Amino acid sequence: MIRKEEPILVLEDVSLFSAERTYLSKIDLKVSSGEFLGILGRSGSGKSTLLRYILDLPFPSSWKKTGRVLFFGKEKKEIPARWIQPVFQDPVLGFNPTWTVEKSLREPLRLFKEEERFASLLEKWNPILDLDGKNRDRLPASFSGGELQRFSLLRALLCEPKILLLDEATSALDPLLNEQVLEALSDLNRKEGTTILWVTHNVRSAKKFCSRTFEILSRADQGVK
Ligand SMILES: Nc1ncnc2c1ncn2[C@@H]1O[C@H](COP(=O)(O)OP(=O)(O)OP(=O)(O)O)[C@@H](O)[C@H]1O
Repeated sequence: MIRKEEPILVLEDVSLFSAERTYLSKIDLKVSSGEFLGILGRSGSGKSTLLRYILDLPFPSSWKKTGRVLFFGKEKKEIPARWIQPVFQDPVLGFNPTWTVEKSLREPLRLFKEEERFASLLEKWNPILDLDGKNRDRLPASFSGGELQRFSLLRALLCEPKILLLDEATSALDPLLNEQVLEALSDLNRKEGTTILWVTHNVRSAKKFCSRTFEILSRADQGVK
């Protein structure tokens, strides 16, 4: 049973290291449901690595992991996949190159047996993320990085996740669209309580949109502001 009063995400003493170096060192973090948490830190400090650790994605086999990650007090594999939606910086990797963009966007809903909701869910997000009807039958390679980033966000949002994990997921958008998307995500966070973890370099935007920031200061030290 999922206990709603549990923090949505807890990291306990998370470390990741190889024989040569440490990538994450003793990270403790508790995220309550409904937070918009900015994850900050200098380039190479381990922000994307932390997100990959949280998502239980593979690392080189010689690396060692210690600590644990809990969603609602449980391991990730015990939580419905659609509740936890990542969006990565490089959207090309997330699209099957032989599928039209529409097929890729429909696929999660097909797996959840909710494909009939595609149009209504799309209507909610399309004014901002703009999957033009004429574009739907095109393959990913025919879109720009910014367009694919929008479609990656759109696909994650169509899943109605409880927690969105964004790794520089708006970085390829022009400044105006970037701001509009963040406003929309902020709205989603405030009105629907969707928890957001946002890896970003943009300290100014993090201060504007996030309810809290977590900074990876160095591999040996980290802190919450
Ligand atoms: N699979 C891997 N093999 C070797 N080194 C890796 C691997 N993944 C990450 N690293 C190293 O771990 C360090 C942290 O990388 P990470 O991408 O997490 O940093 P970041 O804070 O997200 O940086 P940026 O802000 O520049 O995107 C870097 O030095 C990177 O080279």
